[in-house]
Amino acid sequence: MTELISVAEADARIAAIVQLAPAIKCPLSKAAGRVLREDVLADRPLPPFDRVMMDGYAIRYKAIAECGGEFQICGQTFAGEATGKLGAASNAAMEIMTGAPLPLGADTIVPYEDTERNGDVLKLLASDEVELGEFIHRLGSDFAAKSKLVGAGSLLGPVEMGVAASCGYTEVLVSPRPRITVVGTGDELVAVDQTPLPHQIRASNATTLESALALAKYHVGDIDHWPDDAVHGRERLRVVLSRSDVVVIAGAVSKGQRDWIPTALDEVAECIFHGVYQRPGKPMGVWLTSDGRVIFALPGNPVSALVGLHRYVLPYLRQREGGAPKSVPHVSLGQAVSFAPPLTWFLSVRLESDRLAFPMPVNNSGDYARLCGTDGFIELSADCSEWTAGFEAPFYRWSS
Ligand SMILES: Nc1nc2c(c(=O)[nH]1)N[C@H]1C(S)=C(S)[C@@H](COP(=O)(O)OP(=O)(O)OC[C@H]3O[C@@H](n4cnc5c(N)ncnc54)[C@H](O)[C@@H]3O)O[C@H]1N2
Ligand code: MOO
Repeated sequence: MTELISVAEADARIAAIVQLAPAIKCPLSKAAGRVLREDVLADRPLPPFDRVMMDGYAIRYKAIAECGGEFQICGQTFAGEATGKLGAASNAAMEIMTGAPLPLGADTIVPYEDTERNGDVLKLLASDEVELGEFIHRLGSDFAAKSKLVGAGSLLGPVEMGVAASCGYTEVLVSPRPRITVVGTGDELVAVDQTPLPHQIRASNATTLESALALAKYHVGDIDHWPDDAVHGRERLRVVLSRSDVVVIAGAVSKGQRDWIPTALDEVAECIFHGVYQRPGKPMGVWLTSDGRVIFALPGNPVSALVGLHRYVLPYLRQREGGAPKSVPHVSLGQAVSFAPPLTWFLSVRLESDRLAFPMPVNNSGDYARLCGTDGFIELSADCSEWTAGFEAPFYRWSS
C-alpha cells in the first residue's frame, strides 16, 4: 500500500482522473437514463397555439353583457382541427373541445357544466361568474420558441424524455455507457450453484456489485473470476482491460502473500492511490492506464466492496458521463454513536420516515448478511469520535 490518504483526498484524486467520454448520438427511444450532452430547445412556442383547456363553448366576453347571456351556436371545433372562426354576430358561440385551437374572434371559454343548451341556443347559467380569457392556454405563455428546455448534463428521466419528444428530437446527443467489467477473486470461492466444502464459500461479490450497478442504470458487460494465482490472473487482467473502460475488482488488494492485484496493477497502470483512512474498505485503491481505463480495486470483504462501490465507483461513473454530481442527502442520527479509530466510518443504518438513521453496525466487513434490513450507510468523518442523536450525516442508499 502507498501512503494512506483521507476520504476527501481520495475523492479529489478520483475527480482529477475523470475524462469525459465523447458524446454519441442515440435514438430517443433508447435514451432514458442517459446523460444528455446537448441542450434541448423548444422548436415552437409552448403552447404552439391558443389551446382550449375545457370542453364547452368559445364566446366573445363582451357579448355577455350585450346579449343577456344568450348565444347562438354556429359550429364546432375538435382537437386536431384547424383554427375555426367565430361568426360575425356578437352573440355567436362555437362548441369547442379541450385541445382545440381557440377560434378567431373568441376570447373566453365557458365549460359545458356552466351552460344550458336548447337546439342552437346557448344560455350561460351564471353570466356574472364568467371571466374574460378563462380556460385558454395562450400561445407562448409557457416558453418562447428556441427556449432552452433541458440543459446539457441533465439526466434523461421521463420529464426530459417527454419534452425532447414534444420538440421533435428523434435522437439526442448523450454520453456513451462505459464498458464495465466486475471481477471477483479468490481460491476459496465456488460458484453459486456449487456446494462449498467446509473451507470454501460461494462467490457473492460479483452478484452484489453487478446488481448495485444495474440499479444505478449501469450495465455490466462482463463478469470474471480470477484465482489467487498471479500468473494466470495477469493474463486475465490483460484480456479484461482490453475490452473494458472501467474494471471493478473485489479482493486480493491487501497484504496477504497471494494478494497479487496491487503489484499486477502497478505493472500496467498508474496508481492513483492505494489505501484510505476509512472503515470498512481501508485497502482499496484506484489505478489509471495510459489509455484512460480506470480500475477500482476494492477489498474482498463483501461489506467493504459494496460500500466502496457506492462511495467511490458510482460517483465516478456519474462524473465520467458528464452528469451533474448527485447531491448526497443528509439524514439525522436516531441515536448517539461512538467510534474511536481515526478513520472515516461508513456506518450501516436503517432509515425511519426517510430522515432518521438508526445505526445497524455489522460485526465486521465479512458480516454481509447483517446488511439485510438496512437502507444504506452514513459517513462519519475521521476527525470526531462521538456523535450525538440528531447529528446530520451524508447518507448513501444501497438502491440508488
Ligand atoms: N496484515 C493485514 N491484513 C489485512 C489488512 C491489513 O491492513 N493488514 N486489511 C484487512 C482488511 S481491512 C480487509 S477489508 C481485507 C481485504 O482483503 P482483500 O481485499 O485482500 O480480500 P480477500 O483477502 O481476497 O478477501 C477478504 C474476505 O472476503 C471474502 N471474499 C472475497 N471475495 C469474495 C466474494 N466474491 N464473495 C464473497 N466473499 C468474498 C474472502 O473469502 C475473505 O474472507 O484484508 C484484511 N487483512
Ligand atoms: O477495511 Mo476492511 O474493509 O475494514 O474489513
